[in-house]
Amino acid sequence: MKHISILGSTGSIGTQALEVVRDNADLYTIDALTAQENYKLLIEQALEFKPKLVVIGNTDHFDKVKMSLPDFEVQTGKSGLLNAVNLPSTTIVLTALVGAAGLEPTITAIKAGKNIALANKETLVVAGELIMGLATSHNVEIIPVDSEHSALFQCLVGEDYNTIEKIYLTASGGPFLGKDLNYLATVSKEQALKHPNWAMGAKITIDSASLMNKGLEVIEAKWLFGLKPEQIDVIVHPQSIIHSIVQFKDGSMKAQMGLPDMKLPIHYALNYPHRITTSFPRFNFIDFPTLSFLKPDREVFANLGLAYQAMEKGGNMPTILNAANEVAVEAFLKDKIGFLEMSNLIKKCMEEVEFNVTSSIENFVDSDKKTRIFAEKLLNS
Ligand SMILES: NC(=O)C1=CN([C@@H]2O[C@H](COP(=O)(O)OP(=O)(O)OC[C@H]3O[C@@H](n4cnc5c(N)ncnc54)[C@H](OP(=O)(O)O)[C@@H]3O)[C@@H](O)[C@H]2O)C=CC1
Ligand SMILES: CC(=O)[C@@H](O)[C@H](O)COP(=O)(O)O
Ligand SMILES: [Mn+2]
Repeated sequence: MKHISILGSTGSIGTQALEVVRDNADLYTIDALTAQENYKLLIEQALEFKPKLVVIGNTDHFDKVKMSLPDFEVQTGKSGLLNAVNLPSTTIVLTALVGAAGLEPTITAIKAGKNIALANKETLVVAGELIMGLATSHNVEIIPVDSEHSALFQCLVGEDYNTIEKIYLTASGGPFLGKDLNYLATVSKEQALKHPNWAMGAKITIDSASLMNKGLEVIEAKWLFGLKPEQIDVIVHPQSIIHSIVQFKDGSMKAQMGLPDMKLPIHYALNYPHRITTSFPRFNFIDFPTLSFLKPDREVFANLGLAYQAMEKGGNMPTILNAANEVAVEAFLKDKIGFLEMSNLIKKCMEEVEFNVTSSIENFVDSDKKTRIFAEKLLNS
């Protein structure tokens, strides 16, 4: 029986993870559930899955949650989140919360010896070296949930990572595939929120539309698989059937494919190293007579290039990239800036926020904070 703590249980990944748990009650039990704002859904989830600990991030909602769940341990704030990854019985923590907020609970979980099913890619973008180092020293597995990285991880089972020549991360291209800069200058958030293949939370959906999601995934892949920047390539594959590809030094290539359904990588991460039977819909070749591939347009989608630059520069540059992007996406979702202004804001932060190479948690937290302050200043000027 796997004892799971889910950080971000009310989100897209969190709710799909709970579907998986609901369908496999003999395999999984829930230790902790956490949410930030959506206390109503959190209460429903707690009543159904009966966790040992329920955490509502926003302290304003604490009384409502506690009153509805008198027989449960309910906590709030950052300390609640850190306690949710630290229960003695928990064997695996699913990090399904969004943004750099995932960093500190992930570090706490690793230090407590918990395996990590990692959906929260921003944690590896912000502090990949630190996280992977901690995982090794605490003998903890980081199992990717992100579909592309789960694909690569699956292709690499039983392989020596030193035999990787390169990897191809597939990108759907998002809702604006093939569009030019003039078109992007006028797009609305409603258009950007219509992902062609995946139903996801708002932040990652905007990232997919701007190709920042692929940029973050390039950095995520670097840390997960110990790759050099030149070993990581992106190929646009609009059908999202091939989830990513490993090319080995002997020229052989392995790909993992299937219908776009996050329940599969969630299930895989929770069960690894085992595979179990599922009833998820199966891929049918006849439904997809054409699988196509294109080069990403880096002129139109500047974010991909910015992410490569940040990865190549190293130090706190990916932290700056990520924080600036979080501010930019939030501003775009609030109609404060246009779609193309997101890349401009990120570029400016990368040019202006102080660069350094210190690989400490304090430095990453400080760089994240400084970038947000600078980005907000730019937005207000
Ligand atoms: N959705 C997908 O298919 C995929 C997602 N991912 C990654 O998984 C992560 C989650 O994505 P997704 O599920 O789409 O996101 P959602 O926005 O749907 O869900 C986010 C969850 O995190 C909680 N949350 C939000 N902000 C905070 C915070 N500051 N502190 C603590 N908890 C917080 C939310 O609570 P509340 O609901 O109460 O606000 C919610 O439970 C992201 O890092 C994303 O990049 C990766 C691959 C695919
Ligand atoms: C489901 C998943 O893993 C997302 O990260 C997905 O990859 C987004 O699609 P894009 O390829 O459009 O970024
Ligand atoms: Mn992905």
